Amino acid sequence: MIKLDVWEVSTWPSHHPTSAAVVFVAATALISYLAYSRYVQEQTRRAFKLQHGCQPIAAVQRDRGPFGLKSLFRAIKLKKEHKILEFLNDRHVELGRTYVSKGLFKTVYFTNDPENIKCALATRFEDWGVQKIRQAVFRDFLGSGIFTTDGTFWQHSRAMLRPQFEKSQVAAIDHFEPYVQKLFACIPEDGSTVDLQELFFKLTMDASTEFLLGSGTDCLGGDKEGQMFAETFDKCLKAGIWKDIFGYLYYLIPHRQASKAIKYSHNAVDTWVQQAMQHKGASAAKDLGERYIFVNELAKHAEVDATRVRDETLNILLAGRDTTASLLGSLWFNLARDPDLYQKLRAEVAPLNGDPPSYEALKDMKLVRYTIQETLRLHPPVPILGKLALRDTLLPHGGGPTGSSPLFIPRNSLLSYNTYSLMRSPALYGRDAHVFRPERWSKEPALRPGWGYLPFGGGPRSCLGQQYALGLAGYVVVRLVQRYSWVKARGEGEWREGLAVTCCSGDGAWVAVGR
Ligand code: HEM
Repeated sequence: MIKLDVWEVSTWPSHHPTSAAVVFVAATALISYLAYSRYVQEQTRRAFKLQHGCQPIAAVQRDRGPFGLKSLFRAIKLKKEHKILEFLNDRHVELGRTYVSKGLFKTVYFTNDPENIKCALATRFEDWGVQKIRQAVFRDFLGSGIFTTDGTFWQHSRAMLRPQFEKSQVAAIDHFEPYVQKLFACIPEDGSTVDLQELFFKLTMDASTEFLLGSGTDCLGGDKEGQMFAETFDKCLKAGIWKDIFGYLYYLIPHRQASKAIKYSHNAVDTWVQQAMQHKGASAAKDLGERYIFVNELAKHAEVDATRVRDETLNILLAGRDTTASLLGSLWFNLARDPDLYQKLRAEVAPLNGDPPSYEALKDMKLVRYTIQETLRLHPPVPILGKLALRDTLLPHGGGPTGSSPLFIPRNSLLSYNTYSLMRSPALYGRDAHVFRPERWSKEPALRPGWGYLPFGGGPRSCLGQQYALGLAGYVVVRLVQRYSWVKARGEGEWREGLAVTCCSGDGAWVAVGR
């Protein structure tokens, strides 16, 4: 009688000759499957390249050295010297508008070509995402919100947040007057030196938290809790930058301070969010004739929970606070070095007789507009952004010996588009592209750079807060120019970058003013 050894069959020990055969067959099947998939992928890619006339990229920049460490050390050195943007711009001059850098772990395509940027931001928008890149850096702090997601989640955020930026909200620029009054109180009028940029960062924190949460911080008034919130917010962003630089190595270095900062920021915002959640299901503020508060309006959406309200609020705070302060800081850095421009601006605001401008009056002030436009061109607060190819795709330029043929981009490649370099292009702005000259916007025929001017991005993901930011910046400029009859730069040297999540003047905006 055959005796079946149940134990032996069910556990199937590895020395059993049949198991080796099974492993062999499985491995062969897997390898064949992978080889076949690879073959199919290659054939599909070849057909795609042929169909679109893609050519190989001419300049291939390889990152030599183990594990990309050379790049890491170079980035740290350039950061210390405030020269990352200059370095990247020089590399475009040397290697062309689009080049590729192949590291051990990632392939990055760098571009400052307007057509390529337009393709990634608009024409082939669906082929590119940001979620994987931004969540790798900011997930702990920002969670899932408009800035850190793609696809349907992002579409929902965008649809939900868009009404918060409609004209009726952004045209109410008289809301900015109390901040300007506090700003005046912080600026010495006896000719002593002050860093206006530092004050702008306080002002935008106060204005943003008021807009988002209803009761804002009072950093300009010296409120300790508000300042603590602002400092902690900066720490959370810095942690993100270290994560970006070090990648997975970040988790090997102690980061307890960063975790504490994130917890503190979350708790602080949650206090407002809990109050806001009581508004769930209520009608919009404008229908109720109530004062508009961002966090309350968000909480009214039935499908949104407290974490989502907090995440979206922090996403907007990140997008809106530093960017506008950086614009103002760089603007006053340049303005303090151009007394002629300052007097022309004084002449433009003179008809207001010292009164605050209305939204319409602000729109008509051409030189104020050109000065802001020129600052955003030369010193964009968001100078570089990254996108990830979600599928095999192409860029219209970058292939072939002259870089004018289409370029195939494999799935999972990174694209780093550099608007700092784009907006300094002599081909678009002339030989003095590197010079701060607001008048360039007034010449006839008018300068129309299209996709060559992108301080607020472009396509479906362009800046939601553009009109709010321009209103606030314009208002602050007009009020300061009205008040002070002169401004003088304090400190030597050219503008240098202060590059973090956004880019401000690395040396602040040290000035003296008088009435
Ligand atoms: C001078 C000031 C500002 C500049 C230069 C600026 C620039 C930008 C840029 C370049 C983007 C596009 C990012 C991308 O392509 O993914 C962006 C997105 C965004 N900005 Fe701004 N921004 C400014 C102010 C503001 C303000 C004040 C707010 C809100 C209060 C704001 C809210 C947003 C939001 C929500 C997004 C994300 C849009 C999306 O992903 O759909 N921004 N901003």
